[in-house]
Amino acid sequence: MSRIIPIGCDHAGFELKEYLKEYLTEKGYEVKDYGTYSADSTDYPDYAHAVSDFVENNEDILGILICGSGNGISMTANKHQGIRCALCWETEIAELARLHNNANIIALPARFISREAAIEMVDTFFSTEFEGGRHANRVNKIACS
Ligand SMILES: O=C(CO)[C@H](O)[C@H](O)[C@H](O)COP(=O)(O)O
Repeated sequence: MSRIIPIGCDHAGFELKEYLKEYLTEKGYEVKDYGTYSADSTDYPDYAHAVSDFVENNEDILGILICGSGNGISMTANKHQGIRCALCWETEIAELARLHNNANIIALPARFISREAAIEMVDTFFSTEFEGGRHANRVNKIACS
């Protein structure tokens, strides 16, 4: 798994993004911060597209997106052909997103989760491999031609 982590958020996710960035940098990851860079109101698609472009164009990269509910940012990311973005609110969901869905971006709902829960989900997401097997064919069927 890559040590590079692209991360992006809107204003609602700014504080959590800064917290996760510090945590992941301390753990030795190279965090690529695609913004936003303040708590001023802004539009989540701008950051979702930027992170999704990077994940789509680089092999073995997993990314993080954060907004208030996690919905807007994951809806946008999932418009990208090569993205499987999973909205996660508890650790087991984050684990299953990797094991069963081979998700390559985790979307976090900053207004509904604690910092501790976010850390646990991110740790789990980045340390869990896709299980393959029966799930591989299903994941291949997600993409529209
Ligand atoms: O996209 C969202 C909802 O689907 C995010 O939660 C946004 O962060 C939220 O809509 C921002 O709301 P605000 O009232 O402009 O702060």
